[in-house]
Amino acid sequence: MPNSLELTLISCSSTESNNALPPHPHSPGITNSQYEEAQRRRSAYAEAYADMLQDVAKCNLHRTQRSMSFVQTKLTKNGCVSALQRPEDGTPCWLRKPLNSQNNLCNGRLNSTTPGTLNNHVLAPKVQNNSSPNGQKKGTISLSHLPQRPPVDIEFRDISYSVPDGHLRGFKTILKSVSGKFRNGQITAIMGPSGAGKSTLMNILAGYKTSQLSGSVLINSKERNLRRFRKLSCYIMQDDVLIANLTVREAMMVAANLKLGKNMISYAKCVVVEEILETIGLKESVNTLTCNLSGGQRKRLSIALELVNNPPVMFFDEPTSGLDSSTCFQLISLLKSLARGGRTIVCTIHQPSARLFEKFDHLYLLAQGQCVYEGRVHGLVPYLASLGYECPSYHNPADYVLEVASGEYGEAVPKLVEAVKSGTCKKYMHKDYGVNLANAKGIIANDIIKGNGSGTDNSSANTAPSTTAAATIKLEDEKPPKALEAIADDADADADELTELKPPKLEAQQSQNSDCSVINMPTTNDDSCSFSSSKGGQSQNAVSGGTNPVVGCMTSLLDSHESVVTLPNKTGFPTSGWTQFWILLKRSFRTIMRDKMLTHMRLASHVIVGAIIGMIYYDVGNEASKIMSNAGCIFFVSLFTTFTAMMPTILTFPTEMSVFVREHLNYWYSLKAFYFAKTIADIPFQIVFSSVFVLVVYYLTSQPMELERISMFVLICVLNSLVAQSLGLLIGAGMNIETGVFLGPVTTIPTILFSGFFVNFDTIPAYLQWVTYVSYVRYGFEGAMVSIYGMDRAKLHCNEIYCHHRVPKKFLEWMSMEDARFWVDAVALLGIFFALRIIAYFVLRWKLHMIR
Ligand SMILES: Nc1ncnc2c1ncn2[C@@H]1O[C@H](COP(=O)(O)OP(=O)(O)OP(=O)(O)O)[C@@H](O)[C@H]1O
Repeated sequence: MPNSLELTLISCSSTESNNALPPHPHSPGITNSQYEEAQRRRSAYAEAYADMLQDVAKCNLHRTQRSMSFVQTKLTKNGCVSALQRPEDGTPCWLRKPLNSQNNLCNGRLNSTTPGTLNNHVLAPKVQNNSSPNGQKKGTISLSHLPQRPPVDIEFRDISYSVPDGHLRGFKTILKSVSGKFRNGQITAIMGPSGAGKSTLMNILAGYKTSQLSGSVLINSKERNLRRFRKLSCYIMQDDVLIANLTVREAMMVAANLKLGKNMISYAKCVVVEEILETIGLKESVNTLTCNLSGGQRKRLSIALELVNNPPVMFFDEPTSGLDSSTCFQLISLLKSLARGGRTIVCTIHQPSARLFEKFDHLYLLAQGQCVYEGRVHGLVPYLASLGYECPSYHNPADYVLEVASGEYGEAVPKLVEAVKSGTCKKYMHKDYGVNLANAKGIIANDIIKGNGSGTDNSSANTAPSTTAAATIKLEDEKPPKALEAIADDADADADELTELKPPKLEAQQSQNSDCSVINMPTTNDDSCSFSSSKGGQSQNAVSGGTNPVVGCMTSLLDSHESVVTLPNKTGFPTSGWTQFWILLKRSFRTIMRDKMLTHMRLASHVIVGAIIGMIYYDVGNEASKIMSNAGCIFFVSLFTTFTAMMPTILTFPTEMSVFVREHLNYWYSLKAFYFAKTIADIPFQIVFSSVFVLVVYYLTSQPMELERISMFVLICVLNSLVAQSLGLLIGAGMNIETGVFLGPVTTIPTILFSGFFVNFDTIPAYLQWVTYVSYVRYGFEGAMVSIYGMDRAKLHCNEIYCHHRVPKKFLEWMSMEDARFWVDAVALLGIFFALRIIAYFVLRWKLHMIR
């Protein structure tokens, strides 16, 4: 145990939120019951503290963290929370020890630590409530271990976007001076007919499109700094490609390791991951490979991966596409819960059902690149009615408005655009604007809206923005699979509840006398975290009979010290380049090892094809009468290593690219780290496969059993395969699979033709001979021939009456390879290898640039 640990007991009280010690039993004015209570607390405190110290000694705290000083410890009924201070710079780190050891998370280890800081992110403790009013066990799960991030409002003004219009040499304007505001705590739908510009607008707001753009985007009323903003936001694309051969937990841990940085100990990351998976309903699938997840689960995992660093802004492109209605509803309910946590959730959505539609708080409607409505979802029908477009009863307003915007009821767009410009829809933007009000005035003609608890949304939607309060996600019997159903079922109730809630004032307070960031723990019934989440304003403490004072500390996105405008401006990925490289390398190794198609089948095919070639050319290696067959065998070896290295890369890299683009644009890691990891992870496998193949052939065909020749032959074939793999990488980086599959063989065939096997170098016309110098197959084949027949090899055995090519040197002359030098061929292949890898890197960079 480190000697440097000092403990300052600042607070042990579970009933006081200040930092006082519990009353001493012999203090004047202390009653017996107070005395007993104090004793109880003291022993609980001592126990918790002893356990915690053990944790420090035992658990996987890093060396630096072991040498930190305890500066503050607080005992709550949830557990003991201690602030540690790094000796070097005094920055804070939290350690949490729950009193309740049932709180086992992460492979059965005690949830004993709470992470430290990440860019001043402080993790709030997780709090749970296990009882419901009727005494049923009901878990309350909130995303409270996530790093704190600041809430963000996005405002855009006069955004216009044009693209070059194909061959017409003109420009096509996709967005025409659109303005709007998406607030934190709300879930916003961007809707409109196909081609209206929804994805374009979202790409611009997410910072994915930055060129040919005019207008401004403001973040919390300040001009957007794109780099800072990208660190605060994530974009979850429609076709979310996940790495196939990782389990859900592994994928999450990679995300946590990359996004939470080294300031957080691995155990704390584990806690964060477990909490998110539990909350998002993937707890039962933690060990499932991502390729085996259902569509809805994949979507949830995509969200979970991005939630790890708690981005205050989340963009979703068509999150419901490809999902059944029930899963859509659960998903949107989940997004709504996330919005209630203070996040700004923006989704493009095509044609939601009425039930789904009314889950959104805010609607931004586009048609022909112009805004035709912005305001509350419940304001849409009265807004349309006020312009003479009465939504028929029993008609889905979402369908109706798309019909209107598509011109099915006449030329409506100019009228709607005019109405927006003249401020007609401003009144529907007001947070208090809702269907109850509208119904009362008899404005809404739509029965779907009237019927279904629509007043709830009205109320809830803007509770969060001001408070950054999160709707607690309730899980019946704490069964994760029920999570989303519970969310869905509770969503309306939550909304109701939130109307009656006083905003919790959860503040991350800066301790005045230390650098430790301290969160006001929910230690008492009247603590700021302990607010009602039940109907009628009853506190959960009250309804649970006071036995469990812990209430869902519902905020998952707290005001943090991190300011949107003061975030560091440097490229600043959460982890260093080396860490990124290392994590990605391990991930690549793991996925390659598990890939049945890429690894197992490839290895098997190398062995089997090697054996077949060995059988066909059996024992020809030292036979002069079969010297041409042997040359054919050597040529085929070069060819096989070329194609088996190139084609799998062409086929798989575009998929990896999709994952890379998503993760890179969401600020997980740099292109360099990805590219180096990818390059290095592939090489050992390629070397092993090619070597196995070559050795099998070499042995069966009775090539000279000299170590030098064997090594040279294997080396040149391996280099040849690495070059082919690099070419595959280049093609895969630049093209889609279809084009790559065509282009790969097409670019290789000329190099085969100029390899010197089919046409002697001397026979090739002078003006084409230069091509042989860029033919990597030539270097591979020539080097292999030299390693077999060069270096003054002795005469070959001849089984026939006459063998024309008994002298290997003469044979090389006959093949126009008399001047060939093995090391020249090897160095040439190495040079081409590096050149192709460098070019592929720049192609990737260019592709990334083009995406924006
Ligand atoms: N790079 C481009 N070059 C030419 N036209 C483009 C380009 N990008 C987008 N467009 C055009 O801009 C319009 C809006 O595209 P966008 O993808 O934003 O529409 P959308 O509303 O998301 O459509 P959908 O709902 O069908 O996905 C479309 O007509 C599209 O063809």
